[in-house]
Amino acid sequence: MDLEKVRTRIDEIDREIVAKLNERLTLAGDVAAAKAEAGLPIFMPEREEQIFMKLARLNTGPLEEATLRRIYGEIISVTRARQRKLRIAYLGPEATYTEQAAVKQFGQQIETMPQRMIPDVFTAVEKGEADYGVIPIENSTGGAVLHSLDMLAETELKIVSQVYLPIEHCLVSRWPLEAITEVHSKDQALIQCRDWLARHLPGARQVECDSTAQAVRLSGEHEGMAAIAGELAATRYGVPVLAKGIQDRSDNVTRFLVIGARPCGRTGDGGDKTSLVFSINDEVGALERAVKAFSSRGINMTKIESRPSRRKAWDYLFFVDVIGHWEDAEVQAAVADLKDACRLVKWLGSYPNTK
Ligand SMILES: O=C(O)C(=O)C[C@]1(C(=O)O)C=C[C@@H](O)C=C1
Repeated sequence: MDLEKVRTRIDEIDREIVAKLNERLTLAGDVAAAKAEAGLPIFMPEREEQIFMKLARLNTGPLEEATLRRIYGEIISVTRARQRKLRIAYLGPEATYTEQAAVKQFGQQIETMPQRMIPDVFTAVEKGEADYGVIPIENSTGGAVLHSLDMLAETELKIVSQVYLPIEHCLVSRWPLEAITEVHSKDQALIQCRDWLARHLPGARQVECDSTAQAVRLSGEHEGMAAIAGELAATRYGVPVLAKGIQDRSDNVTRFLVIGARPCGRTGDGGDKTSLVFSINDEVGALERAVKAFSSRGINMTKIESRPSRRKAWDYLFFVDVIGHWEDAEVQAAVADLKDACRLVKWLGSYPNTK
């Protein structure tokens, strides 16, 4: 094979790609003007998911779909930023998994705004200081992030997107493993490493804090402190990694939600998910009727989670995810039935059912 001949062909293709990327980016100006006239937001997750679905259909390989999605994620990030750089609040400080989820969703071309606690993320968006917020909502090993659920029940913001991130935890410390007396981290991270901690640090005190990166930042405060966090946080704050992959399950994944002031439109093609919360009347069969409102129409309920309402003792809220968009006729019909069995029904958002 003549190497120079192949490289000449690659150079031709690169010229075409660069020309097309600039042509695509130039259109961002027109899109921005058209959307401003129509009162539409810069970030439209439903349109982005439609693009990714089209690309997947066009893609005949060898490029893998996940790789194509990552490449186009950055192309779209630049296009959005050409309209205006979005301000993204997230559970900080820098180098948390939530920051990594924000970059996975929005690409690099964003203004990141680390917040100390989950409620601060909601507040930053509610006050208009941030365009969107990113929060952890559940983990495949540890279950729901309860603070996020409670905030979703209270806020007027809507869920507009979801992001899944594989989570690999590390034990980080300035002291050797045998000197560790305290392990600090977010409650969820401690739960996800419960068996490892029981085996390797059975005598160490476990201390919950606001985030994994915060735990790393504090881990030098006194002798014997360690933190559980991602390797990125250890690097960012210059703390040595003592052990990697300490999460109890290798398939450990956290789901994050993007919240914003404006609901997301339909992706279509069955590509939407809807989250809602309801409280049931105190009568026999109320919960069964609530679930049947969906199952009787063949609507797939992918999650149900009960949580104290924090309004009255032993009064529960039920958080539900279903496949479909809130504006779908079938979902609307199910919600109408739901309202017969429930005192409260609140739409939390509809968004692309990305994997
Ligand atoms: O089509 C739009 O609404 C655009 O702003 C363009 C674009 C893109 O790069 O394709 C960018 C941001 C949106 O979230 C959706 C798509």
